[in-house]
Amino acid sequence: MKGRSAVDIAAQVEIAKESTRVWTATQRVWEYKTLVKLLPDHVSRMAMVKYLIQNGYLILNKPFDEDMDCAREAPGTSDSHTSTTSAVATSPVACTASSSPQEEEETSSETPSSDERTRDSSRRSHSTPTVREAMQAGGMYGKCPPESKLLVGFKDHLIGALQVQNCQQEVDNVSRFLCYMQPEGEPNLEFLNKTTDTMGYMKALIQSGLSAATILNYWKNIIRFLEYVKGSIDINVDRVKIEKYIDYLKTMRKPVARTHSGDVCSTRYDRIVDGMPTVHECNLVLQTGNARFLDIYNRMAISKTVVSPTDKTWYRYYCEALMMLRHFQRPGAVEGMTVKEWVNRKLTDGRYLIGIKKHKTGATHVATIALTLEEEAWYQGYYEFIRPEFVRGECDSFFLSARGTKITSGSSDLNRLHESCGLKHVSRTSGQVRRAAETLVATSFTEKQKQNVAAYMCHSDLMADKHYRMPVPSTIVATAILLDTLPGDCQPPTKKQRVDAGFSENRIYYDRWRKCQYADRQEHLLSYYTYQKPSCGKMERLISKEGWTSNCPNAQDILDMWKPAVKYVIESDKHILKSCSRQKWKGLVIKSFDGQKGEGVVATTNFTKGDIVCDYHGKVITKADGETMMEELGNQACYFFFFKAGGENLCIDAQTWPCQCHPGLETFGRKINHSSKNPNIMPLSVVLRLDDEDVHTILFKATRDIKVDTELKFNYGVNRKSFRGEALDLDWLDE
Ligand SMILES: C[S@@+](CC[C@H](N)C(=O)[O-])C[C@H]1O[C@@H](n2cnc3c(N)ncnc32)[C@H](O)[C@@H]1O
Repeated sequence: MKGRSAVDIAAQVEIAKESTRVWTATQRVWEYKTLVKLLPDHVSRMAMVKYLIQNGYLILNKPFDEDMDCAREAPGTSDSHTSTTSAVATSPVACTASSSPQEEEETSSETPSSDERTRDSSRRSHSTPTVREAMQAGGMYGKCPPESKLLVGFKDHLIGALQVQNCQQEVDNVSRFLCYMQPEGEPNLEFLNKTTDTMGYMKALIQSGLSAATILNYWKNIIRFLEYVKGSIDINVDRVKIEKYIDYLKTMRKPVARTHSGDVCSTRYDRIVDGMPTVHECNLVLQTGNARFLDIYNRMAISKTVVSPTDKTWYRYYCEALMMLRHFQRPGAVEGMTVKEWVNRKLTDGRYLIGIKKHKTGATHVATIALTLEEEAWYQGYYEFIRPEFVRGECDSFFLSARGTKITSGSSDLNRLHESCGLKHVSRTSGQVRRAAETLVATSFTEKQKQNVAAYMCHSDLMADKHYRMPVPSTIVATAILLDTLPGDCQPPTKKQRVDAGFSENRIYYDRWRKCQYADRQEHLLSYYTYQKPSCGKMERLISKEGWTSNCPNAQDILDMWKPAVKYVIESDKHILKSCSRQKWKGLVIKSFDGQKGEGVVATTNFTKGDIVCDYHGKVITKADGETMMEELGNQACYFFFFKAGGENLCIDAQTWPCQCHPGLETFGRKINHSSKNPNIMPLSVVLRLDDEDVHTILFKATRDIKVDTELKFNYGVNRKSFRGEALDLDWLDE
């Protein structure tokens, strides 16, 4: 401007000011989408966004601030990735944010490694917030809309064709991949042409700090998705191209697989160097807590004295720990065991065998434990004296929390047990004892024995494929006995320990049996007098009629125990009406017995004399119709209840099962067995208003107090001479 006039200079200054105003107003503002187009590589784009912001630029619709923080925290990432292919970006608009990958990872049933140890450590590393944030920043956090055709089809394929019920994690992983490759619109298969971007995706996963195991899992899911696409007749795609792409993915994952093997090796190395706890060390808590455990058992089950709530919960922890540390079960099996499974335990070759269907592992077989007779008595102690006090609703789990719900974490309970035994610093997990046992098994057992151990420990399907054969009960018991030989101090207590803990030498089972017999005899005598208290003389005569020579109850004791039956106004009792209408009765379970007896009904809670226990559910028909149906059945077991009500001869047909009103539900009444000598319930005929209808109903009322684990029985009212002598061969009618 040298030599120009002052007016010219002033005019130029005005032009420059205006230009700056326009530039500031328009050129300092960037739309994030434009950056996505110009810089498809996520990490580079984030670095650019950071740079622009630092220099005073405005970026509209940029990702969340926390993502930007992550980009700032990831040094050296801006120049590590470049891509020259078509736009791939993550738009927060097109993708739905998922829950944290860590949470989902924990529910995943699919993992790339059969090695549980690696899996655990990968989850831990995955759970750090930095990983999650880095995934967000790297654009791997978004997901495609779940209703997308490709995703819906893939999910149906997993559930329908491959029978993977728990597949949401896998679908989500694929969804994240598709969203990364194509952030906007309905996902399609365009990514098959974008191998460079695919490489970018792998790099971004690595940059996020995910473990090699987790990255391999992503890759496995994507390959399975592509295989679904390749085989789908509804999707029009070049199948050769898919195959090439899959080959490319497989090549790309090789270095990650190598890293993964390295991770596994270094974990194993650490274990060798640092030492692995032995079975004995893992069992330390059982040894330390043994005296207290036996003391509680003794007070509760033998002396029948009061036990504090704290002791009761502690006793439960110990029982859970026995399953994990002595029987090498996963916490999932402890959490999943039900009352039905407990009452259906079978005595096989001197051990009690329990099968657990729900054990939270991917394995398809039943978890089994074979308890020694002593352990069975301990568990029965829990079941009989502790569990009933915690029962609130209809929860059928064997181990109940103080709130009456299913226990949520066997591992936490194990930690608490360690803590209460002063062993917090050497707290051991179920995984550690399993590993310690496996290591010993590997060195000292035969191949066949190893297979049986794999089955006993309920390995994942991956391991089970290698080792599992459907075990027969005697093999399970033999395996449990074999596992007892592993070094470790968790053997049943010695005679001295038992005596020190208050048990009488070796007579524990005999004493227990005699106590049960005495209690049964008392109950039996009481059941003769439901409403009226008898005189002492009457009771003495009744006792002498029984002809018992020893363990004979005292008449006065029985009279002291007598109490009148609870009186209900049954017809207006909401609980009874609801239970009849829904066919949901609390405190009962169906148990299968040995021999011809078949199934029966057993109490899982204590009932008081006079309680209504359940009904005999079925369709009310006439006596004549019932008899005709019965004749047609010949010698088969019948499920009819004949009765008289209001001058009518009626019958409840429970033969036609399941009933129309409760399809798929097993009802209790029809499963109750007969006893003429020792019944504990009796039928009552009432008319109840059920679902706006008056219905003739048979209810069963307790004729005496019924303890947990007692079978319900009523007198069928027939004997061997009934039916014109046709029942002469039915021995069970004499019972
Ligand atoms: C109404 S069903 C009872 C449920 C039956 N146990 C089941 O498994 O379905 C009657 C049949 O059970 C069997 N049963 C009933 N009481 C029994 C007893 N005390 N001992 C052995 N079997 C009995 C007889 O076979 C009878 O025909």
